[in-house]
Amino acid sequence: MTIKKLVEQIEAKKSFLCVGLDVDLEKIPTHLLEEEDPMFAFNKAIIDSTHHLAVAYKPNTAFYEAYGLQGWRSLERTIEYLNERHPDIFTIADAKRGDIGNTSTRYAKAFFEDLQFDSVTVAPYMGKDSVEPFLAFENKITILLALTSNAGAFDFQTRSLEDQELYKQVLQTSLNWENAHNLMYVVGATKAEYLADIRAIVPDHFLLVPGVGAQGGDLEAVCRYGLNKQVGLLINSSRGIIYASQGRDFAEAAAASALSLRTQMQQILDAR
Ligand SMILES: O=c1ccn([C@@H]2O[C@H](COP(=O)(O)O)[C@@H](O)[C@H]2O)c(=O)[nH]1
Repeated sequence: MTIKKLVEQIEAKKSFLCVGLDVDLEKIPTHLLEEEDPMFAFNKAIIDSTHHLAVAYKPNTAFYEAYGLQGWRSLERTIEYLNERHPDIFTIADAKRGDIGNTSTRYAKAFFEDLQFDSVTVAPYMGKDSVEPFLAFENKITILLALTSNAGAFDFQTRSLEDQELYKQVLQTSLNWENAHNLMYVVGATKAEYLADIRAIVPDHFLLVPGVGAQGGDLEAVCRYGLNKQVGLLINSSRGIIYASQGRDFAEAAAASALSLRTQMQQILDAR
């Protein structure tokens, strides 16, 4: 999917919501455990009840890898379902990959060609030659971890190296890499106070922003400096939506939680 199509979706739905599909068999309603593929059954119900409110879905691959081959099959079914039913929706494999060049190429093939995701999250730590193999895929997006939502982000990312914080160097340096137009960046919603500085370096790129809901990030604070002229934000909520209820009404509760975020987004966009 192209960025242009993503922007069209955002305008049509007045939403920049990304629903995180972090499925945990210990948290899903017990009646679903009787299904042949409980993880897929759960995801399908969530997608069916929220697709009109969201422009993106983000399965975090850890939640599938934890269940071995069966989990990977559930991930495969989920992305196939999204691509067949909702080809206009942007898909993110939150896998946080990155390795030496030839290995990165294999990761990129796994997520872009085999699974047919629109994007994958990548760690910048190994540098240019570990990220460019992902960027070489045209119309596929590489989402680079810039300033993450967790407390450990302060261990390295905000530390200065040669008088500039590491996350700023990641942003600035990556703009010089080949096919930098295929980049987005992860910035945690819990780091909203950094967004003015971030936008000064990457005014036009999309930011994937996890951390609203369960991690306490504030949507309005993120939008204050995070929005750009084409919106430029994908706000992710995982647990806050998919586990809004752990009972039989989980899909309806997920829709209500997604609607509440979408309504706030609509108000913010209308007030611009
Ligand atoms: O900085 C980051 C990068 C990735 N994540 C991931 O996003 C979701 C957030 O889930 P919630 O339940 O909405 O807290 C999850 O998959 C994380 O691994 C992040 O939180 N922060």
